[in-house]
Amino acid sequence: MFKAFLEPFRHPYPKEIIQRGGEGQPRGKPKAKAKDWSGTLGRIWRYLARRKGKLSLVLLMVVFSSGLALLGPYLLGVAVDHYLEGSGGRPWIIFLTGLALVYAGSSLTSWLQNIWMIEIAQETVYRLRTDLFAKLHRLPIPYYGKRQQGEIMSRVTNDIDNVSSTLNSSAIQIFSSVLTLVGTITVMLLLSPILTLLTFLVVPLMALGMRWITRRTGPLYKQRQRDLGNLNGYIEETLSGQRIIKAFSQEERVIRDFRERNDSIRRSGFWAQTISGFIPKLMNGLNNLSFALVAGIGGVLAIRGAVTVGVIIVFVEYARQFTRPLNDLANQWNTLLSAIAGAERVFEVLDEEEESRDEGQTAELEEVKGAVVFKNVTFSYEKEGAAATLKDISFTAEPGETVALVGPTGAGKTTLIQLLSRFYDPDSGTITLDGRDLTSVTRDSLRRRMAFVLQDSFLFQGTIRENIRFGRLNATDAEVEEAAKLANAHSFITRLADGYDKVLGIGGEGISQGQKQLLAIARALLADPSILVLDEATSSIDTVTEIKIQEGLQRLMRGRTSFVIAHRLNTIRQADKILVLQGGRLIEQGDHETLMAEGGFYSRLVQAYLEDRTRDTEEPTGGKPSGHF
Ligand SMILES: Nc1ncnc2c1ncn2[C@@H]1O[C@H](COP(=O)(O)OP(=O)(O)OP(=O)(O)O)[C@@H](O)[C@H]1O
Repeated sequence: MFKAFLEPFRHPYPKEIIQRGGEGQPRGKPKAKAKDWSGTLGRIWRYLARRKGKLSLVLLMVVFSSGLALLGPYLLGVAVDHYLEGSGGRPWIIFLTGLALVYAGSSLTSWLQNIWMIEIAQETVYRLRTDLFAKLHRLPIPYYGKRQQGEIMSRVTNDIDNVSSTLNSSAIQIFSSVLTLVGTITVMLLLSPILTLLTFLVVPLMALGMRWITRRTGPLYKQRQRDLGNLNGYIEETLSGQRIIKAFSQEERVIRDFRERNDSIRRSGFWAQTISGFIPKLMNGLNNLSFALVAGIGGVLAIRGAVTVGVIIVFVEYARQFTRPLNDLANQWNTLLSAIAGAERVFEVLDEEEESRDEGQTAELEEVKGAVVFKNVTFSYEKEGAAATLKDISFTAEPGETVALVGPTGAGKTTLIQLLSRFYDPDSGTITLDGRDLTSVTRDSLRRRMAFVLQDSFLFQGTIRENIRFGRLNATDAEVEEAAKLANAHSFITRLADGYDKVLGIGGEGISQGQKQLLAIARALLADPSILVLDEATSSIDTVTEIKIQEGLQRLMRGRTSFVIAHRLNTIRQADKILVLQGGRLIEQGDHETLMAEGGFYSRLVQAYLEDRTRDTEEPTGGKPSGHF
């Protein structure tokens, strides 16, 4: 029994969180700067203030309902005195009707303030969510490299929800509590300063208790939000990497890791809720104390004729009314803390530096021939201390040429493409397109002239037609089908039960890898780009589909400057220019024949590849996957 009682407390009290103020950084590191609460509240206010008119109405209703709540007990006291004195002038029905009207008015005004506030809150959260989503799409690629998607998701969902529920109820309750409190104190002072003083005796105790509690719960709530974000990140990552987890039989380890993270939330949640659970108990206890003081000492004063019985009744009611808003304030305080923590995390994202908005680079790329020139381009991902990822790269690609990028893993092939698409800008050197520096044209117009067919072509949840049309949103159905025909995708699509209207699942679930590639080619054909980026598939696809993909790609590449991260010797051999990268340097460039004749790194790579293939033919199970460079 005793053990069962202690069971919930076996989660150790997270002292370290309280000590470091919930910042979540390891001990020993300097404390992060104090979070700007007033700034955050100010920003929430700026969102709310867009509905100033409605908000004023709400505030008016709050004033009315708080005033009426004050009037009720006062009328009661007047009625008691009136009848005790036996003057009996006015019939009781007048008092009763008056009281009924006051309470009905109080209910009506608080109902109105509620529904209007919900409307304002929902609109505010709608704006906040829209701003956050739009912002997420304006952030540069490196932002996503450093964070888990689930953690970002948590900000759009959990944190915004927190702000939403607080705005819906707590915000107005806090305002109403403050108003009721000020009104009650004023009327109390006017009626009897002595009894007011008695009622006030409990306030310092309340303040001390509240301080003790919120000092502990504030950091815990913050930590909980952060833990929740981490947990969401972990869930997202492990669900999207399910195949790999299963393939490596890592289910148990993943579940164990999850349990640890989940436990951290349980711990902070348990202690935050348990400690804040003391608030109503504390308030109730102190409320009863003040009630007893007013009734006891007030009774003595009434016997001595210092106050009337009516005043004591008013005070007993007011003593309750006076602690109720304090109680509400205390209860709402925790919700408010949690909402501010949520809002801070949302504003953190909104304050992130965006992919620079092409200031002063208003030039739009219109017609593009496709001459690409890299001149002494150097770039590194990590700006401090690390060696450059690309070093002094110079080459020229004429319009319509096919350029194959070749080199060992980590050589910098993908990075070169990232610079060409301006996901990153070079640290030094220049990249020009048709003679114009890429940094002098807008990213949008550049990317509109480019299309990508990647190994793992990303398809959206939606119909096949919508997925192809993503290449050019105003394309007609006929144009979509024409592109599918050119990409060799039409025949497989028409064999599907719903044809072009087949709905694909998340990430294009429902069709094969090869078919996804064909759709990606159709999408790129529809976009009609001047510059094409292909990341050749390394995985083996059946020969028939493979031939179809190659044909589709040939049609797509015709007349466009194409950069191919190539894995097949055939593709490389046909390229107009081969760029051989090693350790971030462009060590050789030229066509296949020239490079073979030079007898350098490339020729050794081809040699090794051919030997590998011969061995593979002799021992079909060993070595590299055949057919790949
Ligand atoms: N976002 C990043 N932040 C920091 N370093 C990165 C990032 N992306 C890549 N790198 C590093 O830059 C180097 C070049 O990577 P890159 O992806 O360009 O190579 P690659 O030639 O395309 O390799 P692979 O053939 O394996 O795709 C590698 O050392 C890699 O670790």
